[in-house]
Amino acid sequence: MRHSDYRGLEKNAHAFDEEYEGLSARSVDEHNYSYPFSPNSSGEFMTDTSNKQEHSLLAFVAPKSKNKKKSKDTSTVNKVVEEPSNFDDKIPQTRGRDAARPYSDFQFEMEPEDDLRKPPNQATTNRSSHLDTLPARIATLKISERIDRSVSPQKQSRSTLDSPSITPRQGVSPVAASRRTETTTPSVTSTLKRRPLAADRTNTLDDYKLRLEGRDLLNLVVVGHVDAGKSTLMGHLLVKLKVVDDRAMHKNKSEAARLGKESFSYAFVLDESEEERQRGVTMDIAQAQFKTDTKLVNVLDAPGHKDFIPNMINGAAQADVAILVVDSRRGEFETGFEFGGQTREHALLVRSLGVSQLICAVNKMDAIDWSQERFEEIVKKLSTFLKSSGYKESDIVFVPVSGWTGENLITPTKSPLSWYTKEANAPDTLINGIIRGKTLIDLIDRLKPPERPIAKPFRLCITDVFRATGVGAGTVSIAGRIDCGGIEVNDRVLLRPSNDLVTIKTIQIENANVPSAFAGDSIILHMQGVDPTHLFVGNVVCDPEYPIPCATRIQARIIIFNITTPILPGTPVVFHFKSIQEQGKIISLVEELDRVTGELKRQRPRLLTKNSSGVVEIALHRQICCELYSNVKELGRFMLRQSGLTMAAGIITKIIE
Ligand SMILES: Nc1nc2c(ncn2[C@@H]2O[C@H](COP(=O)(O)OP(=O)(O)OP(=O)(O)O)[C@@H](O)[C@H]2O)c(=O)[nH]1
Repeated sequence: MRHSDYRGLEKNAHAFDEEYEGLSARSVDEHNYSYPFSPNSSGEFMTDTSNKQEHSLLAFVAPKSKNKKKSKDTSTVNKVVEEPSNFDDKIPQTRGRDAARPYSDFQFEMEPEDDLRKPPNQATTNRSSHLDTLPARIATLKISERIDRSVSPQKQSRSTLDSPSITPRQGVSPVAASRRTETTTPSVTSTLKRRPLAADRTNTLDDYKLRLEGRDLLNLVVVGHVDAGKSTLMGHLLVKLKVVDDRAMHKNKSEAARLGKESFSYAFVLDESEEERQRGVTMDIAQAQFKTDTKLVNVLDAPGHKDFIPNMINGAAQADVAILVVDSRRGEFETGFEFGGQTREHALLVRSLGVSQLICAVNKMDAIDWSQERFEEIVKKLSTFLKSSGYKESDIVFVPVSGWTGENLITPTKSPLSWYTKEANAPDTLINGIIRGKTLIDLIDRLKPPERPIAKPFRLCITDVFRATGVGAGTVSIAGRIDCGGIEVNDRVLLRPSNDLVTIKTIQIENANVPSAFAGDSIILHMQGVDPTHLFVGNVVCDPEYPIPCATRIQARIIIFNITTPILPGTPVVFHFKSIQEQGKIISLVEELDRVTGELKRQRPRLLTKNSSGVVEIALHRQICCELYSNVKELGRFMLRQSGLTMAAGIITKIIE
């Protein structure tokens, strides 16, 4: 994307947040449409067409497989489509990158990877990442790689449930709630012993507060242009906070020296896979946890390279707050910011995904001699852009750091920084984007935690399905961040869309078993007796009394970015929702709206052009489990992309079918 492409994006993003609020579903006109994956009259997907598409996609994948990893994945896709007979064969032995991936992922790897710094080492891609091999204190979860979802649409059961809006239990009339569940999921609810929501169980809530030790939970994503120093910065911070011990760091240094990449030793704390280390590039989200005085922070290190934007979106979708890392060196900052780099794109994507607080880490200050002039130049350029992109001035703060030397991470820089040092007894005031004297950890500590919807019914969107070792034969494990509500060991949950009822045996956070977990927690659930072919990334584990709706057709309000080709009925899109990317199509344009006021401009417009806003209907190849944005924000927002570019951000206003 060129610099000019962002102009509209900035304006749109600005209006976006206001437009999110107070939306109401509008009535939808019925439109005839031709869509290859639409259900036939009996509600089944049309076998011929869908299979044709699936095969053509698989055929498309093969020639694109430039490296061993992709060709391996492709064969696994084919293998899974063939349905292995052995139950255990259906789940990968390892999690993360070695797991097979949905074919829809490959749609995003269309950009040639020639510009990556080094070709992959074909001999080293067969990584093993069993859970029990992870270091005790840092569970680095590679969460966007997943078990294959490429079963045919017929095999994913279509939703027979209606689309109840979820509200806290006290907000739902018991009669209405029971009528709804009885008529829609009799087999599920008739066997249930009703339990109060986790948040209404005093002991459960007490356990949760005890676990947080009085701290607030914060999910923090680290984004920025490739090579800005994100992994080095976070890796060094984890070392300084003693989350990573000296022995582990010594090992990283030796490994970096062996690969001739000494400068990446801190990045290796988070970039754990052989392929990432060989290339010196983060390819997937890595996760770690640390504590500040008042916060328990889940850090998600996102890849900066444009080829891995889908993975970056996956991480950003789980975040409450973000650190945007920029390289302060002359020419390097400009590459990331002005000449089509990912600094702007990442900042806008995280904003569109609901992140409003941003720390801008102006990195590699050691390489520019901690120049005040350069720092202020970057602050000026970036803050103008960020403010026009919908960030409030009071929610952006800049900090000069060096991820490599570790200065200003938890202790102030040794360099003479009179321009940044706080005068004695001076108050902590944000002036011109900086709070003098504050280190990176101070600024993380002062971030405001979001309000967590813990009193709503439980929902967790699965980001990974795997088989962990040491947790019992036949156990299937899933990972994800709880979107709303809470869960306790021995709770019964409903898997959607398969409608399987499962009892939760173990809940893990950071490799430790916990009795309960609530909205915002990134957890692993170990489940027994689950058919793994019913579990896919993007599926949702939810409260059986309040099943999440599943949809193949939604109505949404979208904000269109600076696209080159207008959106028309029939425009194909890639629907980025939580951790999944689904093939879809705009099937009708319902309304064009004023993008600032949200007022109706035109019914049934013929097209929607760049920088406009509208209500559209979107049909999806396969059903997704989602909520109206007005009910659960985290499960009601999405991005639309096409050919590697972000077209629009949207919120779900109506579930049509
Ligand atoms: N001089 C200097 N170099 C740094 C600093 N931080 C990172 N680097 C170097 O920049 C290079 C890239 O660092 P990474 O941490 O891998 O960058 P990244 O942003 O995580 O890269 P991707 O995740 O692949 O986008 C490495 O050679 C680091 O040693 C810094 O503060 N000062």
